Amino acid sequence: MSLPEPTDRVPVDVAVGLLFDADGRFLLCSRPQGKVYAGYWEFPGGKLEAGETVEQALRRELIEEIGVTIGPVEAWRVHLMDYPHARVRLHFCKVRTWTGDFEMREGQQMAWSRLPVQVAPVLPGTLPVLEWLAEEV
Ligand SMILES: Nc1nc2c([nH]c(=O)n2[C@H]2C[C@H](O)[C@@H](COP(=O)(O)OP(=O)(O)OP(=O)(O)O)O2)c(=O)[nH]1
Repeated sequence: MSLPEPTDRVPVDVAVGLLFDADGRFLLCSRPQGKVYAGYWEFPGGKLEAGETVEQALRRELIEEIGVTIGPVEAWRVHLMDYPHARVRLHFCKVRTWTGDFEMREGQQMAWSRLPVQVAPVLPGTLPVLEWLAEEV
């Protein structure tokens, strides 16, 4: 019996939010202790639960993780990433409005960022996003 190839693994869908403030900065958060890649920087978000759309998952995750209720969600890019721990399908969405005060409910750090970002290390599955953003300006 052979081990499954990485491409045989069923991807886990993940909703990810790029929150932009009025100055065009975007929010990065550090991954909490206890998760894979703890301390790495990423955009806030998380895995879809059964029956959820990307938008529903993103709304739920951002309330749970950073304490804000987001406004309109603009689907932007989808990116497949193979990690040793999982194969993930990342649904990156842009968000420009929200209500509530930021509260890092899992003990994360937050950083309003511009390119080139000043935080490190950045999660491998998040790095391409920084390149796409650089191409947009
Ligand atoms: N939130 C987020 N996840 C990312 C990004 N880039 C990237 O590769 N990922 C990966 C890391 C993880 O394998 C996966 C997200 O899963 P997670 O474990 O953080 O999600 P979750 O909050 O639902 O966690 P849990 O309920 O399982 O504790 O997506 C990103 O920019 N933001």
